[in-house]
Amino acid sequence: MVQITINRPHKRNAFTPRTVTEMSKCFTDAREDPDIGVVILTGAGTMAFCSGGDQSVRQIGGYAGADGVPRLNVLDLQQQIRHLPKPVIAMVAGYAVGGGHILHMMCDMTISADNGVFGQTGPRVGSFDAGYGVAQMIRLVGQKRAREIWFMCRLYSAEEAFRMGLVNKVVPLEKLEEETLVWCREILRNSPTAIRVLKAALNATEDGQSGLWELGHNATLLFYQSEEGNEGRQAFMEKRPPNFSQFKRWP
Ligand SMILES: CC(C)(COP(=O)(O)OP(=O)(O)OC[C@H]1O[C@@H](n2cnc3c(N)ncnc32)[C@H](O)[C@@H]1OP(=O)(O)O)[C@@H](O)C(=O)NCCC(=O)NCCSC(=O)CCC(=O)c1ccccc1C(=O)O
Repeated sequence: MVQITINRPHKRNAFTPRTVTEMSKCFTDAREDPDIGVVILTGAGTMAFCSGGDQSVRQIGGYAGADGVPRLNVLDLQQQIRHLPKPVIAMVAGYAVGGGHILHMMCDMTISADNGVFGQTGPRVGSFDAGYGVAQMIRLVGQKRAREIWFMCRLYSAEEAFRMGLVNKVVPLEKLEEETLVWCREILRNSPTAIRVLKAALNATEDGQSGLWELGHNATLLFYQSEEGNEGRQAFMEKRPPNFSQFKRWP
């Protein structure tokens, strides 16, 4: 397993375009490394998981980094987490608000400390996420609650978030890491391919063509590991017709 930590505790782990770019690189590394089976996403310190976009670098058109170009690159990161073929667990202590709340919702599971605080603040600061921020929330908490969360910008305790289905488990702050590692190890005991295909299938029920794309990727990956798949390649390389008649047509 690997842990990715948003390390801006002085800003309650608000993200800038650079933070997001660095996080994206970490997720790519986690994906590419065949020895990594689970990713933990968390924030530095105990005050916040993430407080969303850094409002001090927000400009007309998005959030600007050193190059001055406004970006909304956290939206790409959301997709990266959703389609990462390995489970991502949000380990939340303190605030998970605004874009930070959406990041935890994009993770496959969320373990929260008892000091966790959850909610959307966008409409208060002139922002909204009409993509996953709405779609994913509706799936987790239902239409009425989603409207309450977005329209009112209230903040909810970890226990309230648990009851709403936003959080899988609430533990005392001092037990947060220990409990998260227990969950990771339980996942890691299971078949990596089964977990991978299940994540794709759970996504696919809601993702339309991009869900099929993800399931299709898994089907090809499995087929490439089969003798039948290899027969086609082998025959081409040996300049002979493929012999697919040797393979059974299972019911
Ligand atoms: C998180 C708080 C409730 C914590 O309150 P508290 O513990 O009292 O601490 P503070 O004293 O307020 O904060 C300490 C320190 O941190 C600075 N800070 C905190 N949050 C941010 C932030 N988001 N941006 C910039 N700076 C922040 C704060 O100013 C203090 O600094 P000092 O120098 O000491 O003064 C509270 O801090 C709070 O409410 N924070 C703001 C939460 C918020 O509104 N976040 C933005 C929501 S909008 C968003 O995230 C959009 C993101 C995005 O890119 C996007 C774009 C398009 C579509 C979708 C998205 C998406 O949402 O993903």
